Amino acid sequence: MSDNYGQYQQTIYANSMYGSSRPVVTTDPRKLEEQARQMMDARAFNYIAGGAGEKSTMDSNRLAFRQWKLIPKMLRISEVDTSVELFGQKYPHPLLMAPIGVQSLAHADKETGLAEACSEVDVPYILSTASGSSFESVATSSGSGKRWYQLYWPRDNDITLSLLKRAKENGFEALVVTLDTWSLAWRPADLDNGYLPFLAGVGTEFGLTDPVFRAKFEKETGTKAEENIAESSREWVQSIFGTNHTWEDVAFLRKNWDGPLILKGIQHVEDARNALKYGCDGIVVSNHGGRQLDGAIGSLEVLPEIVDAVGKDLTVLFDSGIRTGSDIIKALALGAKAVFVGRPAIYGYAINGKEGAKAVFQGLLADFHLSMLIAGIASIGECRRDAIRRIQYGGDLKALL
Ligand SMILES: Cc1cc2nc3c(=O)[nH]c(=O)nc-3n(C[C@H](O)[C@H](O)[C@H](O)COP(=O)(O)O)c2cc1C
Ligand SMILES: O=C(O)C(=O)c1ccccc1
Repeated sequence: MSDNYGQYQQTIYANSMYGSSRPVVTTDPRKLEEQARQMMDARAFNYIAGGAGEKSTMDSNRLAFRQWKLIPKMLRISEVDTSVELFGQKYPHPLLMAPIGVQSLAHADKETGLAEACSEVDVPYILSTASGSSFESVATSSGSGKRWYQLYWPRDNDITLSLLKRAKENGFEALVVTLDTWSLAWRPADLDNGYLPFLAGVGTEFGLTDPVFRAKFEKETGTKAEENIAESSREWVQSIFGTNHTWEDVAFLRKNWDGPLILKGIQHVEDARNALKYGCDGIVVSNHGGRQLDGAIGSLEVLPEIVDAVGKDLTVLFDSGIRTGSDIIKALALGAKAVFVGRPAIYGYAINGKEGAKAVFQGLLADFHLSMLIAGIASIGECRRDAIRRIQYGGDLKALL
């Protein structure tokens, strides 16, 4: 399937017209969230769909995409090559699953189910530290699929080293260190619902399976982590959030991780330069899907200046607001080498489990493939700034959403 996205829409039409099966998961990116909402527990849905403050940064993410327009070219190509090289490895398309914690909120198969879905559609899976499945089980379900690991960076270096060791041993090839969520933002929907998954013991099993954390906990309290889940979960959360690392500490990660080291949550050119200075291989230009700093600039807005500053030396990746094939082209044209998609995949997973998540990836990849064809862009290398133009709209920008 992965290399046959040109045919994917034909399959959908044929299944509907000659068979009787319509797509279970809507193919319309604007209807996906609502379809998921109808099927989900309200608090879990609000946690996933929610953002910080007034959600103004979520709006800014989408508005930024709306203000860039593609300029198609005709009579040029008949096929596209969507493959891309990242950190010396070839990937079939420039799309990865964003690291998302607490996937049990979407489906009972948790991270292992989504990792399996990703592997089946050749989308690399990035495992979050805020997971309810261990490295070991995700590695098994991901199988020969590509997988990276996202670190919420513990205060304690011994725990960090243990996580890095387990990531390496289990075939997680690249390390994504998320910097923008060291403290959780003001999230009104969850505050009003009185709902934080971690406090309900969701998404902490990952830490509770860590041998170094377990030994420390046992020494401090005289009880095993699993004998006192409430206390050990609280301890784990405190050990990975509210941390006070500095740029100098990045040297510790560099010294102890020999694969690609990528910092996630970069929005400022100065930070992009720091990532280079402290020996990283890549960055993810991201504002956490508008879940952290409300009022922050749209992630796509800062992409060009960051690419101009460090794009020759660092692999610049992008997320926050990717919803369509054209969005992927726009981010690549502005210099990203690949993008992550977050909420849409989780909505598909909530609607129809593994098959639902696969349908979202397949739809997005088919849309990307078709949009490349119709735009006359033959390869990722041809996604350049001359393929797009910024439009200055007057009036009420919100009308564009
Ligand atoms: C429910 C939820 C949980 C998330 N958990 C994490 C996480 O554990 N680690 C992380 O680096 N980013 C996390 N993110 C942020 C995503 O990796 C990504 O930056 C964001 O979802 C991209 O925006 P999009 O949802 O608009 O595609 C989370 C996002 C959501 C929606
Ligand atoms: O909700 C998030 O955005 C996030 O990054 C997170 C943080 C802690 C637990 C689960 C997800």
